[in-house]
Amino acid sequence: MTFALGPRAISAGCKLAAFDQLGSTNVEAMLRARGGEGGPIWFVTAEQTAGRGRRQRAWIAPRGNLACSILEVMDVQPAVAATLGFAAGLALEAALQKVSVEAALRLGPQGPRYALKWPNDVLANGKKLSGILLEAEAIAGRLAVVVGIGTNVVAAPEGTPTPAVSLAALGVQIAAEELFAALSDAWVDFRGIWDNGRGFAEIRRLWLARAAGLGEPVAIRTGTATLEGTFDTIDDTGCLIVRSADGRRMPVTAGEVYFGDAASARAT
Ligand SMILES: O=C(O)CCCC[C@@H]1SC[C@@H]2NC(=O)N[C@@H]21
Repeated sequence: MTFALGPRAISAGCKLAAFDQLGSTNVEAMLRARGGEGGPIWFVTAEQTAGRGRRQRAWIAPRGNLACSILEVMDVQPAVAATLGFAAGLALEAALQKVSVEAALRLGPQGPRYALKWPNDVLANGKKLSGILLEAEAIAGRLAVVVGIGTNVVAAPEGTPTPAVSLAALGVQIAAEELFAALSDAWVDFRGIWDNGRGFAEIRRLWLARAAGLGEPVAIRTGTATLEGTFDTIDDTGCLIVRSADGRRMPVTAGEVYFGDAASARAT
């Protein structure tokens, strides 16, 4: 059985390729781009067996969790395309809010609280709920951008660098199909605001309003080095800006982020 989508599960303007089992929706999307697919097209699977995470990690997604990727083919510089990840985080957060209304009313303050973690995670009650992996490749003079989105709907992995959580554990009893339908709607909205990077100022404003750890101590592990300071903001290219104890402004392009007083201990 493939991903069981209802009659109106996908927003107008995007195509859909749904699978029962796939190695990686990101890999499938890029293969199709190399074969001439022009997008936008969603790839979604009921079970992903070789999911890819950031920093060369595996992404574990048992049946019941959401694994999907959107392929967009565009004419922008890779650095601009990288900022699409912030729009993806916003779309996912909006979709999560939509499918959590019942649980939020039932559970009140004990219910799920979502936040965006730089660069591309969604946290729920401080734990990792979703990850986003952006991959881009120049194909026939254009840029094929694949935005892969994974969410722990029914189960979360154990022993991950950042503690993980699932929607089910938070009291949000929904199917991956329902979250995907909300996500594909929200994608159209936030992709529109992003507008090939021209709308990144607005995306940045919306993202900062939902950012985890803003103004708090932060430690960023970049390969072998650890940078420590205060999470100040993100700049107009999407870099995380760390303020050092002596007031220096340090832009970070990549790394693993740890928040709070235990930040430096956990990053070492
Ligand atoms: O490391 C991360 O936080 C990013 C994880 C991204 C996982 C998603 S699941 C759907 C898509 N296909 C993949 O192989 N990876 C992404």
